[in-house]
Amino acid sequence: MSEYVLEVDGLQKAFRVGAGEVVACNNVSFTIPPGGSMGLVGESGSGKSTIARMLVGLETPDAGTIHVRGRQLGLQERGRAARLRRAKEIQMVFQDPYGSLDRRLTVAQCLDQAMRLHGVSGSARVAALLDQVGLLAKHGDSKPHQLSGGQRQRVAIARCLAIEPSVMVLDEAVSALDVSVQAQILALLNEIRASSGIALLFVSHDLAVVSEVTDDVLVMYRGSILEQGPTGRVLNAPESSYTKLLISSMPGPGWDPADVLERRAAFEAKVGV
Ligand SMILES: Nc1ncnc2c1ncn2[C@@H]1O[C@H](COP(=O)(O)OP(=O)(O)OP(=O)(O)O)[C@@H](O)[C@H]1O
Repeated sequence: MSEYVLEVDGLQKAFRVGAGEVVACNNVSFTIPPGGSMGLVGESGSGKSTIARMLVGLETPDAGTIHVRGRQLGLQERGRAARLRRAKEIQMVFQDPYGSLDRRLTVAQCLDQAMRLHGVSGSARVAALLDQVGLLAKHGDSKPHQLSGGQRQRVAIARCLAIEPSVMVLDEAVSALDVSVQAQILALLNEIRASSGIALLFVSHDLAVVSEVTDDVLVMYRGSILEQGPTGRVLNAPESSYTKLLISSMPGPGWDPADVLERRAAFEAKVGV
């Protein structure tokens, strides 16, 4: 049995664009242990979402393997059964839970449906799931539009937990929330991974958020990993000049967009882009 919940090896994906191609993911490998959390950072277009989408089967890799708890996923398999098998192992939370929740269903119906679809028994678990994500029993009767953004994101997390996956992929899952709600959701995610052993892959452009919820981080640039290591080390003492640029580009006191653009242009001139 593998010591890792998730093992990604040599993942590769290019998209045809006109007559050329964009390499969105170039030989990406990483592992996450039980209860571990990996951050995936990098500027827009660096390939973060492509990796997340390949993990949940929304994109098919050109090459590479993904193992969950030692079992290899069939990356080329298509069809409903294959989709369900993969969803049982890896669940994804999106930035906009409103778009991913069925507006016609109450929260309780949504959780119940997820469990039935994946053959997880017990509609009695609905109350426990609501409690686990910090929602009240009465929220079970609400429809998505009757909830706040933070509450909807809790529902999306509860729906993942209902399926009892091994891995949760969170793609900019707290980016649309205000900072106090962000903090609550991040605390919830840390609680979940500690208590359940679920592995998290946390995709975000926000380095402060990543430092709250991950043990390790991958820094992506144009589809490749430029730096990886413990989050504290990478963010406090980055080795790659791109990571340094990314950190110094984060908005804060004295932030100057013109300066950011200038330093980015200097970086690209140096690496010959
Ligand atoms: N379906 C597609 N067809 C063509 N090109 C694509 C497709 N999906 C992604 N790309 C390209 O692949 C590269 C990586 O995109 P991706 O969305 O993975 O980046 P990202 O780091 O998640 O960006 P963002 O933070 O803006 O979401 C980009 O150059 C993008 O234009």
